[in-house]
Amino acid sequence: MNYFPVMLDVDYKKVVIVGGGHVARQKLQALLPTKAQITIISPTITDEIASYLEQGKAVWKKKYFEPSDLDDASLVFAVTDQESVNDAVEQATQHWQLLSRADAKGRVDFINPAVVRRGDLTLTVSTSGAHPGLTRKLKEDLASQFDDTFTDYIEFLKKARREIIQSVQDKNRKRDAIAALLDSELEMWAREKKWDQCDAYVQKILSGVQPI
Ligand SMILES: C[C@@]1(CC(=O)O)C2=NC(=C\c3[nH]c(c(CCC(=O)O)c3CC(=O)O)Cc3[nH]c(c(CC(=O)O)c3CCC(=O)O)/C=C3\N/C(=C\2)[C@@H](CCC(=O)O)[C@]3(C)CC(=O)O)/[C@H]1CCC(=O)O
Ligand SMILES: NC(=O)c1ccc[n+]([C@@H]2O[C@H](COP(=O)([O-])OP(=O)(O)OC[C@H]3O[C@@H](n4cnc5c(N)ncnc54)[C@H](O)[C@@H]3O)[C@@H](O)[C@H]2O)c1
Repeated sequence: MNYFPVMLDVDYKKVVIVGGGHVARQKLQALLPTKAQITIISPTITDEIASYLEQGKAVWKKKYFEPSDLDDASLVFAVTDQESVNDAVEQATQHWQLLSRADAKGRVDFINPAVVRRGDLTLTVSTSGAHPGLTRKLKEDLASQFDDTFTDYIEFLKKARREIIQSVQDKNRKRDAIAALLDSELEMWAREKKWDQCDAYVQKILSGVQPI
């Protein structure tokens, strides 16, 4: 299956998770970095979901699923352990609402990749459903390859690129200056938080001097 990968902005959109088990917890955790308005529909929830509710991360409706639970939802997760309930969720999902079924049956508008976040750097993995266990393994490989130092690095690159865009008018110089930010020594300095060296490098780029 050739899925089309996108990065969705779900801030302030209503997201409904039907089911309150371990898979619901996984989907909830994946949504936490966003500002989605999350509602969980389920007669039971796990302790971990309960602790997220206490922190105000989602709203829980303690009940069995009914079609009206999906009103105004942009994204719908059918993640109960009952195929018939997931079928009922699918039936109730309007054509304009995007549906994900954890049992990978019936209508599948999207599947969920594994995600590694390092600030603005988002690494995702999917096997298109072929083997989710491999997806998880590759996620762990990526997480160790791209450690936490990438959070600072991407933040530095973002600011430096903005600075160049604002202060360099000439198109070619701007392109070259932005490309120069990908220097491997600069990457090392940023990941080691050697900000003085990083800033000096950017200033040299901005003044039109070859940095090294
Ligand atoms: C990435 C991740 C994100 C997330 O869950 O949000 C995710 N599955 C994860 C882990 C995982 N899932 C399962 C195992 C046990 C090993 C195994 O069975 O293989 C493990 C491994 C583990 O937990 O270690 C069981 C499983 N998963 C699906 C089925 C149904 C089926 O295949 O028929 C069954 C059998 C259920 C049963 O036996 O009844 C289906 C889907 N799981 C997907 C996503 C979508 C495709 C992902 C892809 O492209 O590869 C898809 C299609 C739909 C969806 O849920 O979006 C998350 C990574 C965790 C992380 O980030 O660490
Ligand atoms: N995508 C994945 O990563 C993945 C991984 C494992 C399992 N699965 C699939 O997801 C399903 C759920 O797995 P789980 O481990 O979360 O199961 P679980 O048993 O931990 O949780 C199921 C949840 O569904 C709720 N539920 C049952 N009937 C309901 C109803 N009528 N309305 C609302 N909620 C209802 C239960 O109260 C419970 O909270 C599995 O059956 C399997 O098909 C997917």
